Amino acid sequence: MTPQFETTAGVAVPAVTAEQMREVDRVAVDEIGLALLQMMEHAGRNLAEVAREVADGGRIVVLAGDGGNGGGGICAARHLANGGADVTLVLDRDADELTGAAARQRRVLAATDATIVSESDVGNAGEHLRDAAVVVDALVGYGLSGALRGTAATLVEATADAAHVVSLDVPSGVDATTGDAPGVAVDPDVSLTLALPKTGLAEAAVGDLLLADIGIPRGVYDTLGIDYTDPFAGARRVWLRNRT
Ligand SMILES: NC(=O)C1=CN([C@@H]2O[C@H](COP(=O)(O)OP(=O)(O)OC[C@H]3O[C@@H](n4cnc5c(N)ncnc54)[C@H](O)[C@@H]3O)[C@@H](O)[C@H]2O)[C@H](O)CC1
Ligand SMILES: [K+]
Repeated sequence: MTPQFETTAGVAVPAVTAEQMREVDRVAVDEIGLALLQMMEHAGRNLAEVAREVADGGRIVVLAGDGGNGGGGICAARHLANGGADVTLVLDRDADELTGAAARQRRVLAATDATIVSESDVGNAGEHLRDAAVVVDALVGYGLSGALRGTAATLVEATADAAHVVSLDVPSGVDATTGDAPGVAVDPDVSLTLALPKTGLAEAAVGDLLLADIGIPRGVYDTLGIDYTDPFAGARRVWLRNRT
């Protein structure tokens, strides 16, 4: 049976597989006209607010990859820097290798005071994370393919010693659909998942689970036959718990 979550107010929230979530994104963009950057801005803003609360004035390190997950993390770094936080972005590749929305977010971030560390300057990953009050994990989301490799894997290993970790959408290294980790994976204090919880979040170690509103209108869910009741009631994010 498909796992279900519920909000603390008792509103049922269906979980979706990575494939279903990709369809939600596709319908939102191709059929409804919502831009990826619009959704990402809400993801990044929500993530920045959560990181800021957890960091309580301390240093924040954002780990980011090249996909939609990384783009949300880089966007969060901008909101954090705009708000005066001491924030360092650590990329799992060189900045000039970023593409699409992640590259765009990185370009905008360059206009803030945030420190940006590229893959070739990472060196000892643990050094960057050592004094962090919170590490934001935005390396890989539902786009995980096989066991984590390369610098992403090294950075994930370094999060084991972090004071607090907040994961965006899905802990990096965890399969969003099954909850299995084929290799190393982040073990976060909090996971902030986007729009709808992913089925794997009911199985994996995800910490406390938050659901963020990224502005998807219900017509997208209706188009796909997803039984959806608005869980937010005007809030930007809500806590979820397992229902089944
Ligand atoms: N409606 C929504 O939920 C929205 C979600 N967003 C975020 O976008 C990601 C999904 O984005 P996508 O680009 O499809 O994939 P990812 O970013 O998760 O991953 C691609 C990224 O990861 C690297 N990678 C994949 N597997 C591995 C591996 N085994 N080892 C190392 N690296 C790996 C790959 O190279 C790419 O760089 C979703 O989770 C949300 O966070 C949107 O931002 C808004 C709408
Ligand atoms: K992640």
